[in-house]
Amino acid sequence: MAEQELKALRLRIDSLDEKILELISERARCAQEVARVKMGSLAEGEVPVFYRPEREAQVLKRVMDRNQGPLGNEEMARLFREIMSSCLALEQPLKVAYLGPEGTFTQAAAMKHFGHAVISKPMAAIDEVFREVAAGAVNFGVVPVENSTEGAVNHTLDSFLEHDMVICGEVELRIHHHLLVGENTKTDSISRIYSHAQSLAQCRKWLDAHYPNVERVAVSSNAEAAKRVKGEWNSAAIAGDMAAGLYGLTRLAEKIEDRPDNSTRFLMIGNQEVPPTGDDKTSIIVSMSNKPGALHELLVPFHDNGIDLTRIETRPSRSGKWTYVFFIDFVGHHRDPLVKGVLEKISQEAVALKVLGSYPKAVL
Ligand SMILES: C=C(O[C@@H]1C=C(C(=O)O)C=C[C@H]1O)C(=O)O
Repeated sequence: MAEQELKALRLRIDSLDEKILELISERARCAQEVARVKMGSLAEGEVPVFYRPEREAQVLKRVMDRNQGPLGNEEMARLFREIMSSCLALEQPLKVAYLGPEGTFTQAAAMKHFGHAVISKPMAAIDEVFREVAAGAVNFGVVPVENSTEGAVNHTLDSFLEHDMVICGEVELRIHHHLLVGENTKTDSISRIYSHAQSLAQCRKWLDAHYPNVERVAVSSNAEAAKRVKGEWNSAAIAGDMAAGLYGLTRLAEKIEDRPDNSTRFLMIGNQEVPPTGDDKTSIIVSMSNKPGALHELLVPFHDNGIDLTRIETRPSRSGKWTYVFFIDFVGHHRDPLVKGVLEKISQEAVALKVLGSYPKAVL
């Protein structure tokens, strides 16, 4: 009886899959048509822009709004994320540089934001990601900017002072760390634990409780740590799912981060300004002169106009001109009249003001 029922259900699934296949193909043909129209409407010397982050954010939001289950909104959006990624690759495959090596959380963030149909290029350092984008070797770069446990990623903030870059998107990733070993390691004789300094810090309490006397060695990335222990005896790495899978390591302990909500925010950097979607954020760098009340003066226009600040970070200046440098994120787009007014007000008081970009709030 159950056999009969299963057979009937599988026939139904086969027929639905055929319809889905046809619909996805029709969608892909539409994207090809979009590319043709974009190419046909170019002014002389104009470079076509195939990737439209504001449109993609709207597509994903629409899917989430209309979804009625049983799949969750995030799950459904993830599927559409991949469909769009493949459709865009038909127009033009995006080239994306990220903080590598392969298997880093930054690579996972790049895939979460752009989908898997991109040509991705691992870079050895954050600054190299910036340089690769500036040189035009890739369309976009992906870099970590802040972690909910450990705070700002200063290398990224400092790179914004040195390069003219446009932020065109953000993505947040829940960061789960695992304790990983290779096949040669005896679990009771671990003498060294490798990971990135940020990850060691994010798991400090767990390490103090479980491996108080084992040496902790900071390396350039979690993926690098995973790569090392693959061949080494009696050492372990702290890294995430991607690195564990990539290097075929065994999980001795899962989700060992001290805070269960441990998350990292990543930025997409490029050269392309993103039009408003109605649900955007803006990032700016401001330097104020070194006088009492400077920070207060900077914040008052936001307060007076009811603009929601989501983050403020201070960095030491790199030159005499940048006495104090504040990195500020707030809700809104720099083309919104209210935001425009606030920016004009601030620039009257500031030594320098640079809009790093306005971009859709993370959808996924
Ligand atoms: C189809 C377009 O091009 C790209 C592909 C999209 C898609 O598959 O939905 C959306 C935006 C662009 O990144 C478009 O601009 O509408």
